[in-house]
Amino acid sequence: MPISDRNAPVLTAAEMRAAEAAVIAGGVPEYALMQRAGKAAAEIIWRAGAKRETLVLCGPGNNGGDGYVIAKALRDYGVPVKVAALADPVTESARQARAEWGGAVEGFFHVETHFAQVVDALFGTGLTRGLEGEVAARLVQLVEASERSYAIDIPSGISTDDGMPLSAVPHFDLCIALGQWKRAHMLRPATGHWRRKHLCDIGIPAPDATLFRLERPRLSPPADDAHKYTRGLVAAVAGEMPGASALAAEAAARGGAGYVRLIGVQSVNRTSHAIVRASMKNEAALSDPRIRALLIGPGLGRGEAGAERLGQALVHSHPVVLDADALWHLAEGAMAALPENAILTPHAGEFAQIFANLSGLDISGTVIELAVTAAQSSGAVVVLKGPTTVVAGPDGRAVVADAAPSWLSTAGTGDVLAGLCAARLAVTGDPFRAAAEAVWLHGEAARLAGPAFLADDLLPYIPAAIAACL
Ligand SMILES: NC(=O)C1=CN([C@@H]2O[C@H](COP(=O)(O)OP(=O)(O)OC[C@H]3O[C@@H](n4cnc5c(N)ncnc54)[C@H](O)[C@@H]3O)[C@@H](O)[C@H]2O)[C@@H](O)CC1
Ligand SMILES: Nc1ncnc2c1ncn2[C@@H]1O[C@H](COP(=O)(O)OP(=O)(O)O)[C@@H](O)[C@H]1O
Ligand SMILES: [K+]
Repeated sequence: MPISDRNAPVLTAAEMRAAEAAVIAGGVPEYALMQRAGKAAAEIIWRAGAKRETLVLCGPGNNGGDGYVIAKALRDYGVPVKVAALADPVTESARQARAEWGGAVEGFFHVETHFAQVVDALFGTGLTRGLEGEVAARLVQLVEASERSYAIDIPSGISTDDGMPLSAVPHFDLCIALGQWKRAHMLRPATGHWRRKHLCDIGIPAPDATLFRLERPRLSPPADDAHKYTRGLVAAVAGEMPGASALAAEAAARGGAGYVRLIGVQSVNRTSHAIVRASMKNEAALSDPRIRALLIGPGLGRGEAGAERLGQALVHSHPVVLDADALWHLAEGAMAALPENAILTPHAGEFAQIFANLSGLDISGTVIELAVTAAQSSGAVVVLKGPTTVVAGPDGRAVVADAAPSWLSTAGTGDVLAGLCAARLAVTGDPFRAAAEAVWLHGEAARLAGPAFLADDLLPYIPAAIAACL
């Protein structure tokens, strides 16, 4: 079940084949799907490249079949087109598409090298191994010699399910995904092989997917009769480095919480006056039943004092966001104390530290498998942060965020994300939804902040990020 109807599914090659088979079983011939796919891709290429001379490279399978349909459609638009084939078609649909193209088909190695545009329809989701060395080298040569290049469905040589290149893969201007997003469209290093990507809807509904692309969430303003507690009270516990918890607390306040209480810090320069401070000695500040989300970890410290604070904070079983040093203590054995409705926000290093220590857990695969396995084994929502961030729930659902600006790779942005997770948890009461909303707001605030920002600079952009979701 998607978290919202805006979240498009992200499929494996097998899931894509099953989705296609279901449509074919429903009475739509495979060749009709190929026509839709090729025509949709050709329209995009024509819009981008107008009447530039185009070389379409066709492989033996249905990806090559798409290529012949594209070539014919471009010719119908009046574009000068040449086709070069690596091998003859081996599927019925591809043979039919080649027959309908009806024009000349040149040899892959013999066609001239310089074209304004190159379309790669050699291999798609049916790739089973890397391209032979000279084939890959020729593809790179043709693409690099062109002014514009398009990968049909997936760049040839990229493995659909993990985004890994199995042979040398060139860089394309546009990757045109067919039917549904596949995992490689979201995962590094594949995502570094195109400047832009576009999904063509060809009428293939997704099966019951468990992985979705993170899209802009829909948020609601506070209810007419809201007050600060109904909007959500976040309690943030500070530690050795109070600046980090202050950053997180302020992000929580701007992220939609009605009330943010920062516990265990005496003085922090430049923290908003709206954030209420309380002492760790004030028992009621932590046990307050109105707390809807507890946030602990940023700046907590890895020593005894930090461990003690974490223990004190978890006693009350509030829904919790655990980040940074709290995750470090978790890896040291505090996992069993996790309350329900917990969100863990590790980066790759913290992730390895926590989950490598859990015996019997197979942590291998892409960031998607890692996050899903960790969520299932811990019972918490896991936000595996990085250039591609994955939010996974214990029920096996996951969303993948593929488009956050790399300017986020600066100290303190994780604290801001933790604060946003706490705010959304307090507002929604749903840790999976909260984490997904927080990751999107974080990325959007970064987009709005522009280049070379400090983590603090994200804070004033959070309201604008929220405004984009109302
Ligand atoms: N799934 C769908 O809904 C649709 C898929 N279509 C297209 O069909 C593609 C998948 O088609 P196929 O399953 O026929 O697979 P491909 O066209 O990706 O390639 C499979 C063929 O290439 C061979 N092969 C695989 N790796 C090779 C290598 N490294 N060197 C040489 N030969 C290799 C295989 O033995 C097989 O013959 C999609 O990527 C998409 O472009 C579209 O035509 C229409 C709709
Ligand atoms: N190259 C990148 N592209 C996009 N987002 C990134 C990149 N590098 C880091 N981020 C994001 O920046 C944040 C960094 O968090 P973290 O590693 O905890 O830093 P800190 O502990 O300094 O706050 C995470 O949300 C992560 O997803
Ligand atoms: K391709």
